[in-house]
Amino acid sequence: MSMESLTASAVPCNPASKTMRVMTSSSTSSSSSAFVRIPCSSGSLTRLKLMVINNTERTSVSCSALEPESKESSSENAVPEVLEFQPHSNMPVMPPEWREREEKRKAEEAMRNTQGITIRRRPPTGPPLHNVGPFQFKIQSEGNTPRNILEEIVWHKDCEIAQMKERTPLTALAKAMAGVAPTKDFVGTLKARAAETERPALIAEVKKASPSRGVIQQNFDPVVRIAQAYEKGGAACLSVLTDSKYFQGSFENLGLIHAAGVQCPLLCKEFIIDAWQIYKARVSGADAVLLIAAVLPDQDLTYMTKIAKALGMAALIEVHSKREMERVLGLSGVELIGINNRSLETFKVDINNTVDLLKGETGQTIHERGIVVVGESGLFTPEDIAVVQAAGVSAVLVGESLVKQDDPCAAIAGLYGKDISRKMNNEVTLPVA
Ligand SMILES: O=P(O)(O)OC[C@@H](O)[C@@H](O)c1c[nH]c2ccccc12
Repeated sequence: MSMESLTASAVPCNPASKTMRVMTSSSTSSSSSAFVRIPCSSGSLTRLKLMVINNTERTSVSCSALEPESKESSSENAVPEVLEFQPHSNMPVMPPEWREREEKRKAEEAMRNTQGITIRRRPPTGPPLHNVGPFQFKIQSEGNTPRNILEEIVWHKDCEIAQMKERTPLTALAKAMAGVAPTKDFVGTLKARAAETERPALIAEVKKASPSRGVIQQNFDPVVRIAQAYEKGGAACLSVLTDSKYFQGSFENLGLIHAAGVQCPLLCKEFIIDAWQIYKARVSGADAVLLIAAVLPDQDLTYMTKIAKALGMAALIEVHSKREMERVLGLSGVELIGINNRSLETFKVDINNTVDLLKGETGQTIHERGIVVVGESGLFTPEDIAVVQAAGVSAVLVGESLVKQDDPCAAIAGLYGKDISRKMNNEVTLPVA
């Protein structure tokens, strides 16, 4: 077995690491692994698994951090794969561009923290790559591992948007805008339907799957079986999930529903972190977009609401906690707030979240300002609808309980405990935005 020594550069996410010499076994073969040990800042050792993936000129090495070594396992005998590790004193410097980016990211992170936003945005280029001689590798650390599903989705979205922008730049979207029909009044429709039915207006969601529930409906035909059935059943508006990786949705579904001539205004249900997505939503036929307060700082919420309005769309700003509700009420131009009963971080669902967040002064302020509130998630029965209606919502957003049933149209009557469909001779004329 040949032995080859490699020199690693500094590992910025581990301040204690220095240039190190790592000896790996059979590093000339195309796939081999070795364990190396590097000291943590605390002085204890962290064991890393180093995987040589391909031994060409740009060989990459994946490197995953194992738990810090316990006293028992730190003996050479317990970890025979550890071959050699030697820190040297000549620590290479972090490249200046990376340091600049890192500083910017830290400043943004600090600003988010002051607003209580726990969801971190990944630096635009992702976590640093480390070089070990001809090898490049990433070390998993607290800083580059998502802490919950929402953070994972948002980080993935960042990469996805970069690719989508490359295929369709903003200029192309702006051009395509000329060919799309005028938007419909999302908020006006909710108000009108709530007044008509004396029940919260329904935003019915076209949702095939979710990270918490897996696939909800195998027989998923977004246009005919679902969207058109929802409209027939009396939905005021529709929500169409466009995230593909976690919800198996698509912008194509949104476009198809729009093109099929569905009259209900459409909400583009997406994890928006970049203004490009708002343009994409509009071009795909959306009349409203979702902005999540747990993800977007105040500045972004305000800026993106303005963009949505400038494009003729409404912005549904989603909150989950009291803190987020307070932040959103501190912004101007807010017309539509969604209270999510499901935590996107833990998946815990509690319909009393809507009740709690509308209690007292908050509910009063919302009422006085004429803001339309939507109760979101976990609504299954007429009793659930009654609970959130009594709390003060004028609309509800429902996915799972409708989409999982074979007849989504009949499911609406079941959910409301009454027929809320528009009558046949009652021609639908929707307000135009
Ligand atoms: O399927 P439910 O429990 O009826 O929930 C619908 C809707 O509220 C939920 O899909 C949702 C609310 N906010 C979101 C944000 C992103 C993705 C999905 C959501």
